[in-house]
Amino acid sequence: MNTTQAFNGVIAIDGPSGSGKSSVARRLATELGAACLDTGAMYRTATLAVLRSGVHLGDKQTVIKVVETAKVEFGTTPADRYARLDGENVDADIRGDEVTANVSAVSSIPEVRQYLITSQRDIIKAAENGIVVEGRDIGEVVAPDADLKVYLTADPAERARRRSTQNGANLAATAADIKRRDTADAKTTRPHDAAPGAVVLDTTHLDLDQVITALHELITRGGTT
Ligand SMILES: Nc1ncnc2c1ncn2[C@@H]1O[C@H](COP(=O)(O)OP(=O)(O)OP(=O)(O)O)[C@@H](O)[C@H]1O
Ligand SMILES: Nc1ccn([C@H]2C[C@H](O)[C@@H](COP(=O)(O)O)O2)c(=O)n1
Repeated sequence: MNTTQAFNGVIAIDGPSGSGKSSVARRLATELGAACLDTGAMYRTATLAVLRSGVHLGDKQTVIKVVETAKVEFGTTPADRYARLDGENVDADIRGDEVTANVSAVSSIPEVRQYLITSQRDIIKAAENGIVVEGRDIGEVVAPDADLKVYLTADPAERARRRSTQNGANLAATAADIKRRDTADAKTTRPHDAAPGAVVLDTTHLDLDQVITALHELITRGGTT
């Protein structure tokens, strides 16, 4: 394991589904003594709030109202990340099939994005010991002035293999689901492109330790390739 580096800034990690953003962000934040923010969990919790409200997804104005009034909380300590809705821990529910199938529709609504982006910026501003933020639009939209921007990717077959190993799901179905979500998300964000100024890290042939080592080297060098 790497020794903790002195770090007090913002690291933006973007990339497509299953590229390793969450695992990498959590471990890097732990090693840096920083916070970490999973913005996908925020879109997922908003989606769960909408599904639980019973509102039709096509009723955009009501969907927006539900998202803006939902009582949500997000833990940003790497060892204690959580998402809460109305005081209830919803970590498992937000990663279930129903939320996964509907999250791209909710996250495509501009007002929902604007509301959550404002929350994300508030959380980043409040982080006192640095923060690693991961998602799809962090380096380009949420935190374009981040100290280090990384675009984490891996080829689709490898991303599907990792995801199906993680959750035991059928490999072909997992690959199809990843493709479907990347395609849907591409209408809103740019999961297939690096943000301007981002370092591209293709992890297809790297294990988690090697990715973390590469990121520590980037931090030491100030983000240059
Ligand atoms: N470099 C790597 N080598 C091998 N396995 C990895 C690597 N990076 C991540 N993984 C594994 O791949 C799986 C998916 O990773 P993770 O959930 O971090 O991806 P993600 O980009 O956050 O996905 P999503 O956007 O769908 O939430 C996890 O089981 C994780 O442990
Ligand atoms: N910054 C972000 C983060 C996430 N989303 C959307 C797109 C994803 O399909 C969904 C769930 O994210 P995941 O948990 O898979 O990382 O949320 C987004 O639009 N912008």
